[in-house]
Amino acid sequence: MQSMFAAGLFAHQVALVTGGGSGIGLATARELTALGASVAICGRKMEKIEAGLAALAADGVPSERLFGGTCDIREPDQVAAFVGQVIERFGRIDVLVNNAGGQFPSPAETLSPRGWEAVIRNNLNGTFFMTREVATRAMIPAKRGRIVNVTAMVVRGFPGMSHTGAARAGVENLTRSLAIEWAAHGIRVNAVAPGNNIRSSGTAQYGEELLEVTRKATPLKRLGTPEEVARVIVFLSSTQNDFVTGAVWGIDGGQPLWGELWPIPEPEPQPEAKG
Ligand SMILES: CCC/C=C/C(=O)SCCNC(=O)CCNC(=O)[C@H](O)C(C)(C)COP(=O)([O-])OP(=O)([O-])OC[C@H]1O[C@@H](n2cnc3c(N)ncnc32)[C@H](O)[C@@H]1OP(=O)([O-])[O-]
Ligand SMILES: NC(=O)C1=CN([C@@H]2O[C@H](COP(=O)(O)OP(=O)(O)OC[C@H]3O[C@@H](n4cnc5c(N)ncnc54)[C@H](OP(=O)(O)O)[C@@H]3O)[C@@H](O)[C@H]2O)C=CC1
Repeated sequence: MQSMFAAGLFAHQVALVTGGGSGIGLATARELTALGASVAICGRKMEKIEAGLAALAADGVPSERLFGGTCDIREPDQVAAFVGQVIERFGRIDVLVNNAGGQFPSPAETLSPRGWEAVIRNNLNGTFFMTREVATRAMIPAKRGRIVNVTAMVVRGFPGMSHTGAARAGVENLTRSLAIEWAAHGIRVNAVAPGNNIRSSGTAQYGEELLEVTRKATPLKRLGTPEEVARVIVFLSSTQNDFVTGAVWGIDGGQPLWGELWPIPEPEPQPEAKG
């Protein structure tokens, strides 16, 4: 696989990629391992992790540089156990990519309290639990680390998926807070915000029709790929970019600058103000 990064850029470094068994997470794990990193991946389903590890092995990554296991990032005990296993296996964690996440479409007025909580827990709480665990156990003691949070393009809100819009905006603010709090520990914290126009295992569940809506809403008039998102994540994971922290990098083909992003009913005209 050809890379835009220098060979061996991540040699002797260890990266933990959540949701690394599929889509953007797997593309990130492939780029990092190709550049010499040892990589640990986790997710809720072991079969997805096994498929991810098999893809990395097929790339030629030796088994001593690979680790994978189940971990639901919403559960602090599972997060603590998995991070412990990674440290035991590799002895350090230099890079954390908080890529795991997701949601489902729902109008806000019919969203159940449990449905709201499920998405907040999956994206905001899970990211915080994993980040603090890795920082306190590996990065703060070592006085070095780079954290990249994968959010979503939410600068225009996320009508039709308000739960994920709120959670991702929370992660973006968390990114800025921790970039400041942990600057003294040598830790850089950034976020990557993909538009809703990346063709991946994740967006496949939304169907071709919706992907075509989002493609048309993209000035570049095409969908992005997991590999294109991965390259931005890897760019922010490298020590070569150690003056970048607290940033949110969009990768969206210019989509936020374009018209309708999500099909919702046209709002009713409102009466004009009297005075
Ligand atoms: C194009 C867009 C751009 C974005 C792209 C991407 O992100 S790509 C990446 C895409 N990848 C992903 O999104 C993958 C990750 N996403 C997921 O695993 C799920 O979306 C999850 C986050 C809800 C966790 O699910 P879980 O089963 O562990 O959930 P739980 O047991 O913790 O809570 C259950 C509560 O949630 C509710 N509820 C759940 N599903 C639906 C639904 N379809 N419909 C309605 N409601 C739903 C359900 O009502 C229940 O509440 P109730 O009925 O008891 O009041
Ligand atoms: N593709 C796109 O256009 C966009 C994607 N994103 C975000 O990018 C990230 C990657 O998405 P993408 O690769 O497209 O989709 P995928 O659905 O393939 O990736 C999501 C990954 O996260 C894992 N995951 C989900 N919830 C949890 C959890 N609670 N604990 C541990 N692992 C979990 C899943 O594995 P498992 O099911 O085994 O748990 C899966 O491997 C997600 O956060 C997504 O929301 C944001 C905007 C747009």
